[in-house]
Amino acid sequence: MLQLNNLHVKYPKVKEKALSNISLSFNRGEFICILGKSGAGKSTFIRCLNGLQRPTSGSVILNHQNIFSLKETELRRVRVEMGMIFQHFNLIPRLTVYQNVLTGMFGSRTPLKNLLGLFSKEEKQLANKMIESVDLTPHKDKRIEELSGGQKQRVAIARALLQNPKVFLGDEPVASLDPGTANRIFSLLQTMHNEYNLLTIINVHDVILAKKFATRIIALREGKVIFDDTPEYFTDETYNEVYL
Ligand SMILES: Nc1ncnc2c1ncn2[C@@H]1O[C@H](COP(=O)(O)OP(=O)(O)OP(=O)(O)O)[C@@H](O)[C@H]1O
Repeated sequence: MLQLNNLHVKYPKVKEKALSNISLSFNRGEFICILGKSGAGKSTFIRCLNGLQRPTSGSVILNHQNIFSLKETELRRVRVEMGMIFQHFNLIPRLTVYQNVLTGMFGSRTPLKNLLGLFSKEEKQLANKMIESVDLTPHKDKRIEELSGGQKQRVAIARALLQNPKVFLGDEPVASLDPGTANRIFSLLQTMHNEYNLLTIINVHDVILAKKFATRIIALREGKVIFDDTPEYFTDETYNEVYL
């Protein structure tokens, strides 16, 4: 459902390419973890998938369409099919959990409805259901700034899922969390992944988490794919090739 063809990314004034000749295809139901040391190109890679980063050359095909040949309005529509969570959550701190989750619907509504904050009964029910499914109902009316990091990431997950995506992307979503919380967030992501039959692609620094949850691991080094296989083939030797 998602295919990358000969993707190259070169940032201005940087000699080396951030990504070189990436050709990969991904299917619904895959839970993919992207590994690689700092600067390997993981964030650039994830950002290319939903059009946040335009490649220097190559294409990203989602459902038979190259997302980079779309007009901005069409690209926005395609982005609704891709939920994304981030290391620093990207929530609105002064708004409540409920209000933040509702913003997940913005992409599929008219700008006027968004501006006026008009939500139907069904939309409100859906937001409540999503808050319930990430176990945050008791915190629904709290402001984001009153929550822990793990709770904030659960709000971000609920918000991303409310847009009913087919692809779920994560750019280091557990990098600011302690190991126990990170594990619980990955468990939640796995539950949601299975429930909504998503294609999930997540950058992570923690090899143990990747081996525990991924159905496929892709490792980058200096912008190139050096490993692409199931977790059992990610050996100590692979670890050394990726990180040392
Ligand atoms: N906006 C930018 N302008 C210039 N160079 C950039 C930009 N963003 C990333 N780079 C460079 O591109 C390369 C890949 O960066 P990227 O952030 O994709 O790596 P990463 O694997 O996600 O790293 P980290 O794990 O530290 O977040 C690095 O050399 C980085 O310095």
